[in-house]
Amino acid sequence: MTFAQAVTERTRRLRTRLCVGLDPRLDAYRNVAHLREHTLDVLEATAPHAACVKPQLAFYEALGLAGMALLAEVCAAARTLGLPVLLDGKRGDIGSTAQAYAQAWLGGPHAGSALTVNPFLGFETLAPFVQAASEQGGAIFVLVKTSNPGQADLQGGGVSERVAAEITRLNAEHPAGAYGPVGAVVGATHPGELSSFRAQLPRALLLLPGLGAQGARAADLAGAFDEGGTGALASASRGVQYASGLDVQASVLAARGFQDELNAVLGV
Ligand SMILES: O=C(O)c1cc(=O)[nH]c(=O)n1[C@@H]1O[C@H](COP(=O)(O)O)[C@@H](O)[C@H]1O
Repeated sequence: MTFAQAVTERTRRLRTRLCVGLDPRLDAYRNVAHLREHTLDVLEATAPHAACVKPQLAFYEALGLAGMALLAEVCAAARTLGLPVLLDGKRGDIGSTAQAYAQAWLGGPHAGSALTVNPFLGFETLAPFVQAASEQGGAIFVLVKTSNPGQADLQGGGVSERVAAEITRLNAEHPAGAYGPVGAVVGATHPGELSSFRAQLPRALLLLPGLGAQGARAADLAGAFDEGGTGALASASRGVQYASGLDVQASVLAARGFQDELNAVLGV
C-alpha cells in the first residue's frame, strides 16, 4: 500500500482526518529521557485518533544524536501501530543534493513514508523526490501556501497557483480517481482558499497545518476535503502534544476533539 492509500484507508476505517504532529521541545522537560518517554507515550495514546503522524525533523536534529535515535524510535513505533509517517523536513536543493535528501528521507528505513518538500529552487529539483516517492510507495508534500503570515512575501502573485499546477502535472501519470504521490501543503489558516486549492489539486492529498496553536479551526476546513470526506489531513502539533502541559490524557482528548470536529463539519 502506498502512503496515500494507507492514509485514505485509515481515514475511512478509523474515521479520522487528523495528522498528529510530534514536535518535542527540550525546554518542556527535565531532560532528554523525559522528552523521549512523553513523546512516545503521546504517540501511542493518540494513534487511534490519527490518520498519520508528523515529526518535524528540526526538533529531533536539535537534540543531536539522541534526537536521531528518538526519531528512529518514533518511526518504528508508528510502523508497529500501523500509523503512516509524514516526515516534516521541508527539504529542497539543487538536483544532485535533492537526490541525497530523497535517499535519506524517502528510502531505506523511511521507504513508504512521506516528506515535506520546498520547491523554491525550481520544479526540476522536485524530480529526485518524486522518483524516490514513486519507487518506494511514499509521498511528498510540496509547499504551496504555508500557514504563516509572512508567506505572502514570496508566495503571493500567483506563485502558489503555479506550484499547484506543477503538482497536478506530476500526479497526472498516476491512475485517475486515486491520490498520487505528490501532495500539497496548504495552511489551515487560509480557510477561504481551501476549496480553490482542492479544485486545482484533484489528485493531491492536502496537508493542512496550523490547527490549534496557530489559530485555525477544524470547523473551517471542510473545503479542503473531497466529496467522500478524504483527500486532506488537518494537522496539529502543540495543540495535541502540549494540550495541557505534559498531561497525556489531555493530548488524547485534544486529538479526539479535533477528530470529532472534523467529522462533524463534514457530516461523516
Ligand atoms: O509542513 C508543515 O508541516 C508546516 C507547513 C506550514 O505551512 N506551517 C506549519 O506550521 N508547518 C509545520 O506544522 C507544525 C505546526 O505546529 P503547531 O503550530 O504546533 O501545530 C510545525 O511542525 C510546522 O513546522
